[in-house]
Amino acid sequence: MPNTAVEYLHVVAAVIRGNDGRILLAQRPTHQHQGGKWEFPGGKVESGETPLQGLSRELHEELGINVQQAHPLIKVRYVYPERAVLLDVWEVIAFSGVAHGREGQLVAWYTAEQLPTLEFPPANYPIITAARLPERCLITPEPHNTAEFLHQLEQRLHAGIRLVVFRAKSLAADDYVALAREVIALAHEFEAKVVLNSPPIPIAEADGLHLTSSQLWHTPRRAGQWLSASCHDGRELQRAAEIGVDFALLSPVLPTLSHPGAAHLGWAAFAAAVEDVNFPVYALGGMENSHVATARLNGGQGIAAIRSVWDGV
Ligand SMILES: Nc1nc2c([nH]c(=O)n2[C@@H]2O[C@H](COP(=O)(O)OP(=O)(O)OP(=O)(O)O)[C@@H](O)[C@H]2O)c(=O)[nH]1
Ligand SMILES: [Mg+2]
Repeated sequence: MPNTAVEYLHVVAAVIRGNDGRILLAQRPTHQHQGGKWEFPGGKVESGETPLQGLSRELHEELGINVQQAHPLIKVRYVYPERAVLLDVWEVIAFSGVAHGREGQLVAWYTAEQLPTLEFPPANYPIITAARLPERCLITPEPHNTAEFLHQLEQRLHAGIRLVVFRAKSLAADDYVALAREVIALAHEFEAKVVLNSPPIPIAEADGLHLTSSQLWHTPRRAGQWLSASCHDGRELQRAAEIGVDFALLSPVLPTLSHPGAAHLGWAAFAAAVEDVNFPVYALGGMENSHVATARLNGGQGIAAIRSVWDGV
């Protein structure tokens, strides 16, 4: 939860994507705060500027590029001993000009998967996660027929799905493990990630472990893999923050076909809950592909869905 007694310096920074999907980083000059480390280019918002105006100015000053298309990616609050920063991070998907270090700083393009190997300021960990995560997350429907399930999954991967929560409550433990291994192998052919919802045993090849909201209260962290969680309100999101999840799904944001009359959060409550945590959050519940932009405008990483992502890509 943001510390309201602290005054956060508003900093805008950019995950700049080139045509090949790589990300442009700059090295902070040694005399600066957190000098020598890699950064997402950007700087302090000046008074009277909107965040996007500040970002456009900073990227022109530092890199000589003009922002043409950008959208919010994540906000991270971090308290350094000497200052507190609100890192307001945008994804820049179109720009003009050739990026170069106009202030003498080293700049370089890296793939998202290379980012965890580089040294960044300590505030940047959630930004790296957000940069590695796609805007849509597929939660698998119950697998009734294994061959058909894998065929459907392959089609979704061909259509661009890069994050899968494998959930199969109806399977016995052995069957879950066997199918999970096939799901992971298939997804990895597409460089997609698989997080496992309630695996009966740890599976080393998985990319992460996904906790149900009740598991939030007693499950320890598994080193080396992502930890994600399903949350239903701000309190559960706070708990997920306490145990150090890498990302979360927050639901139900909109009414769902499966629970038509049930209470839902709505976008305003989604945005308020997301504002209070420092990790990527997907909107879940009643999501269609067309909601990606709305989710992002409300501070989310994107959307998570079973039906619309499985049936509708
Ligand atoms: N631009 C940028 N700043 C970051 C990142 N991570 C991070 O903790 N910061 C912190 O955000 C603060 C402001 O960034 P900045 O030094 O780029 O600000 P600026 O461009 O206006 O620089 P200036 O003060 O030299 O004019 C610094 O304390 C810096 O350490 C990051 O990835 N990118
Ligand atoms: Mg700067």
